[in-house]
Amino acid sequence: MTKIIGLTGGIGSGKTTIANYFEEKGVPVYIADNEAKKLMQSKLIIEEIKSVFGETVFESEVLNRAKLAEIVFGNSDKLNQLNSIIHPAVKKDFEAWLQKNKNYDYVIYEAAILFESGRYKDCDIVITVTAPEEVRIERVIKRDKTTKEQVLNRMKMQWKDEERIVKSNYVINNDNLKNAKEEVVKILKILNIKQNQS
Ligand SMILES: CC(C)(COP(=O)(O)OP(=O)(O)OC[C@H]1O[C@@H](n2cnc3c(N)ncnc32)[C@H](O)[C@@H]1O)[C@@H](O)C(=O)NCCC(=O)NCCS
Ligand SMILES: Nc1ncnc2c1ncn2[C@@H]1O[C@H](COP(=O)(O)OP(=O)(O)OP(=O)(O)O)[C@@H](O)[C@H]1O
Repeated sequence: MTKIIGLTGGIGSGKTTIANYFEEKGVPVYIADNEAKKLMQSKLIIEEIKSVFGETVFESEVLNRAKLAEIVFGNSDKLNQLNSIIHPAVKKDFEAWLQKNKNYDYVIYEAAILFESGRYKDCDIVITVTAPEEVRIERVIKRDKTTKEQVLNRMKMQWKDEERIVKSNYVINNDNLKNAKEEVVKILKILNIKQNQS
C-alpha cells in the first residue's frame, strides 16, 4: 500500500520548496494550500463561505483572499469556521489524488497545519521543515509583499517548531537550501526510495 509522508512546517519554513525537490526526485507531491485554492473556486464552497462570511469578502464572485485572511487570522473562531468548510473538501480531493497515485510506494502530503488539523494521523511518516522564526518572517514579507504583523498573525494560529519536532519522524533544517536538499537525499536513501537522476 502507498505510504503517505506528511511534510509540514510553519509559514515560510520552506516546505513547498522542499516538497518541490522531493517531486524533482520522483515522489508525487500534493500541496494542500494549492489544491485548497482551486477547490475554493467551486460553487458549493463559494456559497458556504458566503453564508458564513457574507458577500463582502467577494468582489464580482471572486474571493478577496486578503480580506478573508484579515478576518480569520485575527480570530481563531472564524478561522475554525473557515477550516471546517475547506478541510473536508481537501481531504476528499486528496483521497481521490491518492487513488491515482496508488502505484507509488510513497507520496507526499504537504500542509502547514498538518498537526493542527489532525491530518498527521493519516500519515505513515511525518517530516517537519524548520528555519528560525526571524528568517521565516523575512522570507514571507519578501515573497508576499506583506507586513511583519500579518505574518505574526498567521504564526499565532500555528504550532511552534518545538511542538512539531517532537511529533515528527524527521526534521529538515532549511536555514540553508543546499544542506536541506542533502537532508532530503538522506531521507530518500533511508526510506529506500529510488531517486530520479537530477
Ligand atoms: C485565508 C486564506 C483565504 C488566505 O489566503 P492566502 O492566499 O493569503 O494564503 P495561502 O492560502 O496561500 O496560505 C499561505 C500560508 O498561510 C498559512 N495558513 C493558511 N491557512 C491556514 C490555516 N487555516 N491555519 C493556519 N495557517 C494557515 C500557511 O502557512 C500557508 O502556507 C487561505 O489561507 C485559506 O483559505 N485558509 C483556510 C484553509 C486552509 O487551511 N488552507 C490550507 C491548506 S488546507
Ligand atoms: N533555504 C532557503 N533559503 C532562502 N530562501 C528560501 C529557502 N527556502 C525557501 N526560500 C524562499 O522562502 C520563501 C518561502 O518558502 P516556501 O514558499 O517554500 O515556504 P512555505 O513553508 O511553503 O510557506 P507557506 O507556509 O507560506 O506556504 C520562498 O520565497 C522561497 O523561495
